[in-house]
Amino acid sequence: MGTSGTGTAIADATAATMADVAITVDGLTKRYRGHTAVENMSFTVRGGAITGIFGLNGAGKTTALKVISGLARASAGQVLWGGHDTPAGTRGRLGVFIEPCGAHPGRSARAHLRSLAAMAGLPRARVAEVLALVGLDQVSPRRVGRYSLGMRQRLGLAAALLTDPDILVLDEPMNGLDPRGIRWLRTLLREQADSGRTVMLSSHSLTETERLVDDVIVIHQGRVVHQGPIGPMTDRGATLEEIFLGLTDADPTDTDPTDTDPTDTDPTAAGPTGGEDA
Ligand SMILES: Nc1ncnc2c1ncn2[C@@H]1O[C@H](COP(=O)(O)OP(=O)(O)OP(=O)(O)O)[C@@H](O)[C@H]1O
Repeated sequence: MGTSGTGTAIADATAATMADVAITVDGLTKRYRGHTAVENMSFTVRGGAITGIFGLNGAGKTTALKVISGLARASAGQVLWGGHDTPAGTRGRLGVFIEPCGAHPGRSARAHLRSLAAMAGLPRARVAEVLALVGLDQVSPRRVGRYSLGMRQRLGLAAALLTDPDILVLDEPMNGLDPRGIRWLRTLLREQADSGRTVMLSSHSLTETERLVDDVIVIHQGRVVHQGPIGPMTDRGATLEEIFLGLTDADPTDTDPTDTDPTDTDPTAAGPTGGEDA
């Protein structure tokens, strides 16, 4: 490192900050035939961390995750992937679980994953690996139609993990899992983050996710009402559930009542305008 390095130091710091940010959501808006599901949403997702996105029914979680994953088009705003403005170069790095597993009920889990692996150019051995990873190896020849909800969740996770992605986007991954399954998933996702991968998930299970997430985004009526690390939120003795209920009881255009984090979304930051209704 040079000694005249104010500029270099700033450049290094900027590079480090950019490297830490896996996903940047900037002014994201999604309209469905005039109904605004997500409005001018801005936040960042740290690489190598687990970020939880929370909101009441209809708050816009799934819509936001769909746009972030490239499964739906934004009406306005943009999503940056590690600084890049299209997901094209990073698609192989992205594992998504949003819809219920998507497998035909008459097919076996193994056959379903083998066809996904073939489409992704992956060897069959990878299917065996992910089946073991999600605990479905013993039941993989069974038809998916005979799977329990928890087993279908595990299959959806297996599909998301197939490409060994750097970024996982998971909508309600704990749904249908029993307490042992939830503990298993927490361990799996923590291992993913500890190995440098980025995890973004939505959940209504605030008690279960409080012990899992590093960062929290709370959305209410399509808007971000809080974002920041979980530590300063719960260190004051309140539970995530209590904080969440307080945040989602208010008019979303009000100032964030927890207002302690300088990285909080700037409500004045306008995203690009225009776009089309879906
Ligand atoms: N394809 C669609 N067409 C029209 N409206 C939609 C569509 N998808 C979602 N919406 C609407 O957008 C809003 C946000 O829905 P979204 O599914 O994103 O919420 P959510 O936070 O995931 O809810 P939940 O917790 O109930 O799953 C809702 O009012 C919903 O009715």
